[in-house]
Amino acid sequence: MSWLKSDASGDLLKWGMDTLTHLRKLGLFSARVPRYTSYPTAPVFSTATGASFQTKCMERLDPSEPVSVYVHIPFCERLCWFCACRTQGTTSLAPVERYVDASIAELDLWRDALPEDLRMGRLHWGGGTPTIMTPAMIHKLGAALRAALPAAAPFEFSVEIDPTAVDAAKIAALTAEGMTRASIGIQDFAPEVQGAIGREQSFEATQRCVDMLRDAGITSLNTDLVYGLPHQTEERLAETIEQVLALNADRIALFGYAHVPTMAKRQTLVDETALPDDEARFHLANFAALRLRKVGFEQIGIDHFARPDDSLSVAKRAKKLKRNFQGYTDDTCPTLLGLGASSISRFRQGYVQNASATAAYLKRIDAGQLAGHRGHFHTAEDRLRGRAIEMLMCEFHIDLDILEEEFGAMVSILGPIHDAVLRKFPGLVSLREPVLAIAPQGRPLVRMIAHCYDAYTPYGVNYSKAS
Ligand SMILES: C=Cc1c2[nH]c(c1C)Cc1[nH]c(c(CCC(=O)O)c1C)Cc1[nH]c(c(C)c1CCC(=O)O)Cc1[nH]c(c(C)c1C=C)C2
Ligand SMILES: C[C@H]1O[C@@H](n2cnc3c(N)ncnc32)[C@H](O)[C@@H]1O
Ligand code: MET
Ligand code: SF4
Repeated sequence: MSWLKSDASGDLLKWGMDTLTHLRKLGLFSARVPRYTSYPTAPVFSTATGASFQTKCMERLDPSEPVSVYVHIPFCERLCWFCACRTQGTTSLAPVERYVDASIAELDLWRDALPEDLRMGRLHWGGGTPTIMTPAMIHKLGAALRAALPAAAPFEFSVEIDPTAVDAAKIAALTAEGMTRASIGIQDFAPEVQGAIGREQSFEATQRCVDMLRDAGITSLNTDLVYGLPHQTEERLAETIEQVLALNADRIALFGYAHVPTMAKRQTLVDETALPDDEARFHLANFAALRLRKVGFEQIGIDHFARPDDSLSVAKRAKKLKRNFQGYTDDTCPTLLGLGASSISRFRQGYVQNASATAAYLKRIDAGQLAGHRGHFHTAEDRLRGRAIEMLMCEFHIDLDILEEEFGAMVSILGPIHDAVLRKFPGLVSLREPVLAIAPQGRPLVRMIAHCYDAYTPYGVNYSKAS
């Protein structure tokens, strides 16, 4: 297997065709497996674990440990065809106003269950498009959050921003509410690609948005890009990357396009014949990674890049990188409270997801009930498997010593899985006690390898392709 030695640094661009052939044989281009933003993944959640479990978990929180809060705003002014996020288009602000009021009512329901004096260490507003809110709505929601959960020190507040749906007044409102980090959607700047995903966005408008955010004192700025979009070519992605570099972001997320039209109906608008094929997609990802590393970004996990001084890189070097529903994070807080439709809360005891459809969510809140609708109670084995999967997704290895410190003798139940993984991916995974490691050439397989540790998820059409 000479190709294994072809490039120990993991510069995939230099890989030979035999490597690709090998990865293909192992199933890289056919497997459909989760992206493991949680374990178990949301499709496994059950309605047997809902609001009463949520109440118990909330009541048992330790008030001396600050929590993280995620607020979901499921509205957009435009609906991009490629998007798999839970959101709906609206031309009127009335449903947004109604939703913000419901979220504030949900906070009141939280207060009945949460211990007094609980503080918030992190706040993230995502969506959808949080910047669809007017400054008045931003202040109303911000004030309600602060009243329910005063900010701890340190406090980070990040917001997902659509550069075409924001203005100076909205940024000023967010800054006044304490925003410290921002993430802006770009995806691709090429007009051909933008046309094919129903998302028009000029470089100039994006630059203006970045300038406003920097002027407002934002020091941690993320941009989202996607590879594998229709009509995307290496030349077009190269141009997009140079434009993104000119924006001087601290982080760049480069997600693989997840084409799941059976789940995300709006993706039926995407012309499948224009999608890059498996190999083209693979090369797009590797080409982009190579360029970003060359200009000094550190590669974080499967789809993030960060400047070496950014907190995500710092967390990676300190082996404190974590994975949550937004992707990679430096947030080490064990508790995440999810506010709004479809939001997921993570407790030590397990996960709870709020009612997904906005109408169902509003109905629950109007009836004065917590919105928890489905979830999963964590067994000790779930926690162990989840930690192993998180280590793989964050570090491309499993440190068995660390697992043993946390879980004791139970770690031995993973033994047969390690053996199976070593057999299934020969030469690409090694076990030198105490570390099971994926070789640089095997990294594209990480979701498939993680799947071996997953006791719940069958291969299925509802997941995106492993590559
Ligand atoms: C901002 C939009 C969101 C993205 N992900 C989520 C939101 C709110 C949250 C989310 N994504 C998935 C789940 C299920 C649980 C899990 O798999 O861990 C949740 C709660 C999974 C998922 N995400 C995408 C797809 C196609 C799926 C289904 C299963 C899978 O393929 O793993 C697409 C997708 N959504 C987002 C990204 C970045 C992305 C693809 C890269 C954003
Ligand atoms: C929140 C971020 O999620 C990414 N995103 C949204 N939908 C998809 C998808 N189907 N595939 C990959 N990434 C996606 C976009 O980059 C967006 O900005
Ligand atoms: N909705 C925003 C945008 O597309 C934020 C990223 S997608 C949730 O720009
Ligand atoms: S990419 Fe952002 S703006 Fe576009 S539909 Fe998705 S959430 Fe809305």
